[in-house]
Amino acid sequence: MDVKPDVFPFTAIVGQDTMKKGLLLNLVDPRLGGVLIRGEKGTAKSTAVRALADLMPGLQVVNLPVSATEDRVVGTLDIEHAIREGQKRFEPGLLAAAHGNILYVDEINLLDDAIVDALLDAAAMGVNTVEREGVSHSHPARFILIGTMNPEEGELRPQLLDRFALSVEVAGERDVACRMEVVKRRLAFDKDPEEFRRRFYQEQFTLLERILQARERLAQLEPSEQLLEWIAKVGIRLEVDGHRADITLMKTSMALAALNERTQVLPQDLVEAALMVMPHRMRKKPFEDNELGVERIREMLGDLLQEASNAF
Ligand SMILES: Nc1ncnc2c1ncn2[C@@H]1O[C@H](COP(=O)(O)OP(=O)(O)OP(=O)(O)O)[C@@H](O)[C@H]1O
Repeated sequence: MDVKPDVFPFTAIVGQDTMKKGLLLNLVDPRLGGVLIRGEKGTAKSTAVRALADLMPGLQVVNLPVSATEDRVVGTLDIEHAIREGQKRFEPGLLAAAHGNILYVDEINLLDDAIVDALLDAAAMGVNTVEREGVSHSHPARFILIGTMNPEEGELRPQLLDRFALSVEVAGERDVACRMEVVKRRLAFDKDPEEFRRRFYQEQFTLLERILQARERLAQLEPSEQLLEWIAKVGIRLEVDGHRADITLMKTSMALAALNERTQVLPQDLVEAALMVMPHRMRKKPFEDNELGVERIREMLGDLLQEASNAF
């Protein structure tokens, strides 16, 4: 493992299991489609993203700040140079730097619409294309997109929400012992990061191994007809628009099974996947927040789950 003494270890993050699971699934399947983390300040969102990159040797986090201009993000074509010299000159932007890495967008809901469009297009196609006055340049831009937002500061447009494979909610711990542990661990880390990292070395190593094995297992997983049928029923039952949700539900369920050291998807994987894939894609009832959405999904999937348990 690379030595990055200033990074808080992933396995030292207290609780926040859904966020951690959503992030790990994107390491198991880097083509899954990213994760949107919604929630309040100071709940280890940025700590977890940096820690995720630290888990995987060679993986970097590229930060896209809210203040970034479109040129900075997509890169620039020097058109004057093209006219003068008859040659393209491209100055790569953040999307180029993000290729093969994690692109982290804090407060994605506050980002300029044009930039969000550009980065979601690149995320979907794995290519960034810049065009200026008839000259164009493309380069590969495959990255794991991780966005964070505080819903109190404004929502993302539904068509942009749908582009994120997963969405997870984070909130501060409500348990006294957990809150104490958060403080204890942070103080210990700040006091002696290297010693703190040594304490978690074995757990980190075990988790990395688990992810690498899950990647191998995932490559052998085939969606069964039964699974496809069940997923189609979930999509209809939850009234999601289009088919992106079904496809993502399938991929997420398979990544979950692989992460859980299985080569077969079980109904419980489907339900767990649905709770991350569906909440941001369902039409909300008035005044309904995401947490209620998750409860509604559980309820709505109850008998389907029963049916699936009998069938599998
Ligand atoms: N569950 C947790 N486990 C360990 N440390 C935590 C946890 N929650 C918060 N912290 C600590 O709280 C501090 C704030 O975390 P972080 O900066 O990651 O928050 P954030 O969610 O990214 O917030 P913001 O939206 O303000 O950037 C860090 O020092 C982090 O280590």
